[in-house]
Amino acid sequence: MELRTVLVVGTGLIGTSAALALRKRGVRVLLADRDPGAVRLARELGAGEEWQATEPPATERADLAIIAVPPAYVASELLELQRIGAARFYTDVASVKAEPIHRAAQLGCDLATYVASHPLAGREKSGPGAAREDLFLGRPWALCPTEEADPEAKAAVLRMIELCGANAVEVSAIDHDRAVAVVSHAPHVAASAVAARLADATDVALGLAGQGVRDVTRIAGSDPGMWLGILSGNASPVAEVLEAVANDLADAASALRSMADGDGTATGELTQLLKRGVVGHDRIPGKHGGPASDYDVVQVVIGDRPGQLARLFQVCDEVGVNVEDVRLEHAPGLPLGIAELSVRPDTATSLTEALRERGWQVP
Ligand SMILES: NC(=O)c1ccc[n+]([C@@H]2O[C@H](COP(=O)([O-])OP(=O)(O)OC[C@H]3O[C@@H](n4cnc5c(N)ncnc54)[C@H](O)[C@@H]3O)[C@@H](O)[C@H]2O)c1
Ligand SMILES: O=C(O)C(=O)C[C@]1(C(=O)O)C=C[C@@H](O)C=C1
Repeated sequence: MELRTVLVVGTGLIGTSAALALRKRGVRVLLADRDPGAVRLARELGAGEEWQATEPPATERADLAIIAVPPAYVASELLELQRIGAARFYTDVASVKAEPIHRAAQLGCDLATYVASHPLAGREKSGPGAAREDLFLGRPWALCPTEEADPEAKAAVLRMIELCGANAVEVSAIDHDRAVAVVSHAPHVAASAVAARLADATDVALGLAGQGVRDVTRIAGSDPGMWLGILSGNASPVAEVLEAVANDLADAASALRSMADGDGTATGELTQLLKRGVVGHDRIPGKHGGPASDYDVVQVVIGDRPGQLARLFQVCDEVGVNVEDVRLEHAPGLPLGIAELSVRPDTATSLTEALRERGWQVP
């Protein structure tokens, strides 16, 4: 199925990332958002051109419309887009699936042209400025066709997923919601609970923050409004997982209390939890980490002095290495930090050598 023109409604993180990926594959992309600033920024980033909405019949019909707005607005947007005939087929990217589909049916949307979907890729940042063309590379992208869905609509969504470089996973909406409660939604709340302990942590504690706490809490930095919408749209499955997590945590705390009181036998229960954690962790398929899995990461020690990063980038420039992403690990109060430069694998060795020759510490 050929996708020549795609309309993206909601040019935030996910909509703009999809738009950038599709543009790279030669698809014409039209952009719409209720916030004119979000469309402008997406356009300036090269994600496409502004959509000129018209009254029905729409003068130009896209092959596919991607609805990339918060879950609660998906069904009403779908209804309005179908009313004006904005596209031949429609999908959305909301993090919950059963409720938007149910609401779309209630509103009388045409379910034949609509196949709901959800990319399992994202960031803790919102808006078009956080978008990345490679966000979906190698990531799972769920699609949940209903019985009413036209096979052509499914083919259009499969093609979009392929063009974005993701791996399609077909699953029912109910199974999807139960699954993401375990692998995405409950972990998010758990991360928030851990991060909330830092709100009144002492400066000494924060000064000692290493990579562990950063890894466990990264997603807790996400937009609370968006996450309230996601969690409330999948409330029962998430509550069930959190109850199990809460039981494990309560048991761990009680074992530690017993150990503190000198009960040597209490270690067994805690060991069991830690071992179950290893088993669960090892079952996650593929590599962990951000979307830069196609890049090599060159770590460079940098001093806490003005101009260090500029000098580092100067070297990259001199040796003609494009930095695809940069991440700074810097504990407050310490004189050194680590810059992690994501670069194409075929350039990592030459960059490492060039940096070492110029006196940079590359561990
Ligand atoms: N953030 C993630 O990691 C992630 C990952 C996968 C899927 N999702 C899903 O993608 C969707 C978008 O999330 P995001 O992270 O891109 O959010 P975002 O806040 O970056 O972008 C949402 C955009 O939708 C716009 N919008 C809101 N209501 C609208 C409406 N009625 N019509 C038109 N535009 C409207 C907002 O102005 C904003 O620009 C959500 O449904 C979310 O559940 C998010
Ligand atoms: O990595 C992140 O920052 C995410 O927010 C990603 C994540 C996830 O839990 O995997 C979060 C919610 C989305 O619905 C899909 C992906």
